[in-house]
Amino acid sequence: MTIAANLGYPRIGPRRELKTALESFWSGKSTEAELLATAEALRAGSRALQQGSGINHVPSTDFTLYDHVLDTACALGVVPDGYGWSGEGPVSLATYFALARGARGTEAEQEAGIRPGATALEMTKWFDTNYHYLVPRLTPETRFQLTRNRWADAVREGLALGTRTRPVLLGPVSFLLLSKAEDVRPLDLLPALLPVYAEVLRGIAEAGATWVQIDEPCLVTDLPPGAEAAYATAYHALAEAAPGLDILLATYFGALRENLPFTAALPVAGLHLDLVRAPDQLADALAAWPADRWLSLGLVDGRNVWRTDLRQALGLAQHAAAGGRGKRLMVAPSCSLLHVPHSLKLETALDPALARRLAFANEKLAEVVALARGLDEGEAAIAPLLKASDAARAEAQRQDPAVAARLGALTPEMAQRRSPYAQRAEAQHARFNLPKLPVTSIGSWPQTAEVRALRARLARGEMTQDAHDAAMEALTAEAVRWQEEIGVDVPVHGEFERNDMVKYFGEQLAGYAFTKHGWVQSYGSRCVAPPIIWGDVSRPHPMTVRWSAFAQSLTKRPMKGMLTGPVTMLNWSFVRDDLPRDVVCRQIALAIRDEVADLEAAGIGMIQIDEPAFREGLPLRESDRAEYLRWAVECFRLSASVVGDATQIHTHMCYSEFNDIIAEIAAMDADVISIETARSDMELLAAFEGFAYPNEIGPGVWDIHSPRVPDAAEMVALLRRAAQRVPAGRLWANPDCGCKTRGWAEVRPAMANLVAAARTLRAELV
Ligand SMILES: Nc1nc2c(c(=O)[nH]1)N[C@@H](CNc1ccc(C(=O)N[C@@H](CCC(=O)N[C@@H](CCC(=O)N[C@@H](CCC(=O)O)C(=O)O)C(=O)O)C(=O)O)cc1)CN2
Ligand code: MET
Ligand SMILES: [Zn+2]
Repeated sequence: MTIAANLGYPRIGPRRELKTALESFWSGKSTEAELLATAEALRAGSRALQQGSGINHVPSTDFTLYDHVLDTACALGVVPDGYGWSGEGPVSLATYFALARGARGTEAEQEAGIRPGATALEMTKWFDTNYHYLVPRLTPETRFQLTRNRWADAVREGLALGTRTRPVLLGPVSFLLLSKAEDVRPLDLLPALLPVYAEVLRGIAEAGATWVQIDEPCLVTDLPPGAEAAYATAYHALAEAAPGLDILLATYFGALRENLPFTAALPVAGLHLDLVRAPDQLADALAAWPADRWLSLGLVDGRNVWRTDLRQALGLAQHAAAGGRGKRLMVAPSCSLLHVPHSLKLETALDPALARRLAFANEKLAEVVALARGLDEGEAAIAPLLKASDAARAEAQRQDPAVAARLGALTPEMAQRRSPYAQRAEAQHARFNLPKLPVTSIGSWPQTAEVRALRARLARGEMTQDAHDAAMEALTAEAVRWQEEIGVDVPVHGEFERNDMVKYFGEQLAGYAFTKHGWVQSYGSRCVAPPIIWGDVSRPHPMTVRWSAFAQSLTKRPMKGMLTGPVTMLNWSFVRDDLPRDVVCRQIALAIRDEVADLEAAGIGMIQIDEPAFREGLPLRESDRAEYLRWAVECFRLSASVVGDATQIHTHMCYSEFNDIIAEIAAMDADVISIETARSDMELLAAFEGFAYPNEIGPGVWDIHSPRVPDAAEMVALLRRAAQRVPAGRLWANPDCGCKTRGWAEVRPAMANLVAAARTLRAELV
C-alpha cells in the first residue's frame, strides 16, 4: 500500500498560539511550565489532525520553540562558551533563548550563568525561503555529545497518545554544511559527529519508531569538495547504527542532478524527492534508485498555496509505480509544510473564485491522502476530487490588458538613470549638504502593541478611518520630533501605518489578495502573512505619498520615502503559477515606479526601495543564477530609474551574503545601500571593499534583531572598521534593519548612541 506521508507541519499554531505563548513567557507573564504545556498541546493537536486526515507517516520533532537548527545544535552539544551551559546534560531554556535572541541582562540569565552581553547566534535564510535559522558555531574545539535525545522523546510522546511518528532529523552533512566553522573545515568534524547521530538513532529505535526521516537538503545544492565522500561515510555509519530503523533520506527545494548517482548508492531505505520544483528528476531517479527500496514522491507543493493539479500529480505517481515499484511508494508534500499557512478554513473573506484554487497545509494533507488512494485504488476512487481539481485549474487568473500593454512597451532607457552615479552624487550632495557619516535608519520604528491595537480596532470597525489616520499621524509626528531632537540627519516617517512591508503594499495593489490568518513562521515568534498574487498587478492609486508628504511637512531635513522593491514584493508573496516570475516581477516594478514618480513629484528627495529578499530568490544552483539576477536587477532599476539626478535612491538588504552577487548589487545602481553587517562583525563589508563598490554604503552597526542595546563605543568600533574598508565620504551610519520588532526602551538609547558614535568618528576623520 502506498504510504501517505508528511515531512513537517507548521508549528506556530493555527491561531499563532506558539507566538503568543513565547512572547508571554519572554515578557515574564507566564512560566516555563506554561510555555511547555502550550507547546505540548500544539504537538498533540497537529499529530491528531494529521493522523485524522489519513496521513500514515506523521512527522515528529518538526516542532520547535524557536528554530529546528538551533534545537539540533543544542541536542548535539554545539553550544559556545558564555551561554551558561555546563558542558554536560540538557541545555536549559535560558541558554536556548540566549543563543536565539542574545542576553537581555535579566536576573534569570545571571542565575543561569549567561554572560551579560552575550549576542545571539547569527541568523540566516533557510535556503531560498523566508524562514530563518540560527547558524551553529563550530570550532576545532567543538566536542559533540548528546545532551538530550529529543527525537526519542518525541517518539515516546506520540506513542503515549497513540501515534507512532516518524521523527525528523537534520542530517549530519547538512548540519555541518549549514554551520559556521572557524579555523576548521566543517566536514572534518564528521567523524566526531557521527557517533552522536548513531546514538540518536539507537534511541529513536528503542523508543519504538520504525522510520526516521533524515533531511539532507544540501543534496540539491552545488556541494563542496569532500561532500560526496562525507555522505557515503555518514550513511554507512548511520545504517549500521540502528539496523531495525528505516531511514528516509529527504531532499527538497530542487533536483539532485549530479548528486543523484552517489545519493542512490547510499544505504538508506527510502529517498524523498521534490517533484514540484523538479519534476524532471523523476525519470533519472527511477533509473538510478533500486526498485526494492522506497521512493517518496513530493507531489504537493510545500512552498506555494495553489491546489495541486491532482490529475497531473497522479499521472507522475502512476508513472513511478509502473515497473513493479508500486509496493514501495510514498506520496508526500514536496518539503515541510512549514512554509504555508495552516488552514484555508479560517479564511472566510476570500473571493470564492480564489478560494477554490487554494490549498493550505491541511488541504495539502488531504491532497496527499487522495493521491495515495488514487494510486492504490485507481482514478475512479477519487473521481470527484479529480474533477474538482480540474475545474479549479481551468479557472483563468485575472487579466488586465492595460498591464500587458505597458509591459509590451518597455524600453531599455526606462531601466537607466539619466546620469552616472558620480554626476548624480554631485547633484545630491549639493542639494542635501549632509555631514560625513550621515545618520539615518532603515525605516520602521517600533510596532508597539498600541500601534497594532489601532489597526485591529479599525479592522473590527471600532474606530473610523479618520480617527485611525489621525492617531498614526500623531505617532509619526512624535517620531519625527524625536529624530530631530537626537540629531538624526535623515529621518524616516516610521512606517506606523503599515502592518508589514509586503502585505501593506499587496493590500493596495490590484492583482493581489490577502488572508486573515495565513501566517507563516519567519523566525522564532515572528510570522508573516504573505499576500497572494493571483492577477495582473497594477497600482490603482498612490500608496505612501500621503504619509511621506505629511512627515516631510514637519521637518526641514530630508525625509526618506520608504517603499518595498519589486523583487522583494515577489519573493515574499505567494505568486501565481501561470506566468513566469520575471513577468510578474516586471508588473510589480512598474507599479512601484509609479509610486516613486509620485513621491518625487510630492517633493520627497530621498526614496528607499527595500530589497531584503533580493538574494532569497537566487536559485540554489550556480548555473541557474545569471538569468535570475539579470531580470531581478532590471526590475529594481525599472522601479527606481524614473527619477532625476538630484533625487537620491536608497536600497536596503538584510540577511544576505553579498560576496557572490556584489557585481549585481552594484548594477542595481542605487545611490546608497544599507546592509546587514552587525551580527557578522562587518565581515560582509569585505565584498564591498574587494569590488570597490562605487556608490554609498550604510553598513548596519546595530543588530536590531537582538534586544541588546549596543553602546556608542561598540558602534564606533564597527564604524571604524567600516571606514578602513570604504572611504568615509561614502559611508552612512545606520542600524542593521528596521526597528519594528524592537521596543522604544531599546530604540531610544540605541539611536542616541548611534548619533554619538557617528559624531565621534566624524571628529576623528577631520
Ligand atoms: N514579509 C516579510 N518578511 C520578512 C520581513 C518582513 O518584515 N516582512 N523581515 C525579515 C525578518 N522577518 C520578520 C518577519 C515578521 C516580522 C514581524 O514583526 N511580524 C509580525 C506581524 C506583522 C503583521 O502583519 N502585523 C499585523 C497584524 C498584527 C497582529 O498580530 N494583530 C493581532 C491583533 C493585535 C491587537 O489586537 O492588538 C491579530 O491579528 O490577532 C499588523 O500589525 O496589523 C509578528 O510576527 O508579530 C518581523 C520580521 C525577513 N522577512
Ligand atoms: N523599511 C523596512 C523596515 O525598516 C525594511 C525592513 S527589511 C526586512 O522595517
Ligand atoms: Zn532589513
